Amino acid sequence: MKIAVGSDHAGFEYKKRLADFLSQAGHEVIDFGAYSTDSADYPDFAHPVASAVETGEAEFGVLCCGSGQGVTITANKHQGARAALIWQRDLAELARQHNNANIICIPARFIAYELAQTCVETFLATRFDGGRHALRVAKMGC
Ligand SMILES: O=C(CO)[C@H](O)[C@H](O)[C@H](O)COP(=O)(O)O
Repeated sequence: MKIAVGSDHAGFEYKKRLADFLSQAGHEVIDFGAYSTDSADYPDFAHPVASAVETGEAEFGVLCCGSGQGVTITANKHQGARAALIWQRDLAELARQHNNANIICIPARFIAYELAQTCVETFLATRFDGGRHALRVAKMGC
């Protein structure tokens, strides 16, 4: 799959490790930065990732920042983006099954890297359930 990734400085290390993990798993990773731990503004990276998902350049997005909040709020400004803030495996599963989320947002300062990787793996491996959830997602208007 084509996966767009991005982070600010606070999410940089997790984003880098996740990008390496996803590449090794055979995905095509498009890295929109940041490229260091120098202080940076999360919208500068969340907007390009959400745009890539919006246009179809990428099937899914992975965003990391300190709390996960800034990248989630920013990404959801884009039509076609359904960004979900995830800090547990079950939430990753539900975000796909019930909400057809297409961008996973990780709070890098609040969960261990191993859990972040499990959440991303689960998110990418889980399908949308459709059915009653399809009407609800349609009503979101995105
Ligand atoms: O989006 C955020 C907050 O809403 C993220 O947690 C940022 O990574 C955080 O604000 C960065 O904080 P810093 O003090 O500039 O490192």
